[in-house]
Amino acid sequence: MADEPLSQKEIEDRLRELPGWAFEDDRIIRTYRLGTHFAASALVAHIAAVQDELNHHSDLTLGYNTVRVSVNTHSAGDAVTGADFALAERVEALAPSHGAS
Ligand SMILES: C[C@H](O)[C@H](O)[C@H]1CNC2=NC(N)=NC(=O)C2=N1
Repeated sequence: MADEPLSQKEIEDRLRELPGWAFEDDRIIRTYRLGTHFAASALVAHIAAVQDELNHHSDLTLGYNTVRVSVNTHSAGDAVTGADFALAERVEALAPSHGAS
């Protein structure tokens, strides 16, 4: 089920399908770069809407023209689960529409 911690091998295998994402400190993370600060803030708002829809929430860090997404699953003891990858896949799908790279 989605909220079971994934093994290290499962995490590595799934990260191969998500270029730009990495495993760090028991989380999966990616930093996106955008054209402007406002574009970065719009990406944050869009991700926040998806997170409420999924009821799964990353830590989002807004920089000048960057957005850092960092997520694990609190209810699984702060381990990485399928829910984290489901969120990462949704973020990957919407990021290009904001000009994020
Ligand atoms: C009550 C609610 O379902 C929980 O607090 C959800 C909300 N968002 C969450 N987000 C994350 N990243 N991990 C969780 O365990 C989690 N739990």
